[in-house]
Amino acid sequence: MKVLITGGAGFIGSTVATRLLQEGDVPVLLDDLSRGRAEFGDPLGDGRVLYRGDIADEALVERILTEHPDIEAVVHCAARIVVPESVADPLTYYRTNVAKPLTLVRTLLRHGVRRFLFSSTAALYEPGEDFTVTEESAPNPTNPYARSKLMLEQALADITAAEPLRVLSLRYFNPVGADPELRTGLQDPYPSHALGRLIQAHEKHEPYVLMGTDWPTRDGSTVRDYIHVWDLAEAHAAALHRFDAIVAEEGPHPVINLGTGRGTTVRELVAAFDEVTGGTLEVVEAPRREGDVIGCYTRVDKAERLLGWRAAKTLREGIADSLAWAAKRPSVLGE
Ligand SMILES: NC(=O)c1ccc[n+]([C@@H]2O[C@H](COP(=O)([O-])OP(=O)(O)OC[C@H]3O[C@@H](n4cnc5c(N)ncnc54)[C@H](O)[C@@H]3O)[C@@H](O)[C@H]2O)c1
Ligand SMILES: O=c1ccn([C@@H]2O[C@H](COP(=O)(O)OP(=O)(O)O[C@H]3O[C@H](CO)[C@@H](O)[C@H](O)[C@H]3O)[C@@H](O)[C@H]2O)c(=O)[nH]1
Repeated sequence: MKVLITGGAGFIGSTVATRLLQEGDVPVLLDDLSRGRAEFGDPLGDGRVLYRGDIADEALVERILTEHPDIEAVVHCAARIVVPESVADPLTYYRTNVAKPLTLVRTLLRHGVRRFLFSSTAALYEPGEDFTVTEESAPNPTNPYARSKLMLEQALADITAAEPLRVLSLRYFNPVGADPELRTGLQDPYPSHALGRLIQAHEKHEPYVLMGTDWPTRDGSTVRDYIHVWDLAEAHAAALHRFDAIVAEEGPHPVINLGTGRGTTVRELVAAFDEVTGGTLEVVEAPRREGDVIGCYTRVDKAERLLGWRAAKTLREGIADSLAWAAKRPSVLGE
């Protein structure tokens, strides 16, 4: 299957491309390189093709679809993804994450492309009492980034009712790790998320700042569902290959959570990190991060039933692959 991946030069899109190539599919990438890296495109030399440009550039998307008339599906990863940035600049977030994808969808419909996989987020959930969520849990996004993702899901659902478009919204939990062969990974050397900060503390021999120790959880720190990005990419391959069967069974806009089904607290993440490195990070306790949430993990029944997939890699593998990528990243990105 030939698949257009928007945001295909970013962390998740590039990993999905690699996984699809491994499964015999052909990825065509579209990325404006605002955050993505050209090194995650054609230089990998494995057959992926990168077009540089904006998803809302109708002439460019028309050209891609004309040059690749056999594109059968789109994986839509392109977005702005940083929560605090979305609070400071909501206009850019709603334009990039809602308005531009709608222009893209219009162009796709004109060309008869009807299968659309949407990278949505677990950040839109309000967790239940026991921290678990299902696809039926009530959304309650608390920042412009998460709201923009929910808005696009809702717009796409409306569009599927009126047009031949079919959409699978995949709500990702917290991706960690890298392509195990280290061709791609996170572009940012020191991302602000929990594992990024752990790696930074480890490399710089600095203490790790644990933000929030008074949450009503088993150890006072927040809970997340950390999923290896290679497992996440495998779920995309399964979703593409089963797409028609899934919409035949579920309707034109199914939603599927992609997580491991396991909740991990920040303290547990630190302990797993120490196990992998064989060291003991110094931890400094600090107040809650502004706007933080207690967090959740997902039930995996629906993903298992519809995709025939479940996450296989452990958190320790995710941590080890993130560390290995952090060491290799500068040489891959020519820095
Ligand atoms: N990483 C996470 O923690 C996480 C969690 C849940 C959901 N997601 C979703 O997964 C998707 C991919 O995230 P990621 O972590 O790979 O982020 P990323 O920033 O690495 O990738 C996004 C890519 O989109 C590109 N892009 C942005 N605007 C564009 C535009 N207008 N036209 C063309 N390309 C554009 C960027 O250059 C970048 O390469 C996003 O939609 C994000 O919301 C990510
Ligand atoms: O140095 C740090 C960094 C984080 N945390 C805590 O670790 C937890 C997890 O934080 P993080 O890794 O940033 O995960 P999320 O808060 O779930 O946010 C990430 O995951 C979301 C959904 O998966 C994305 O939407 C966000 O953009 C991305 O930052 C939070 O309680 C943080 O307060 C610390 O204690 N110290």
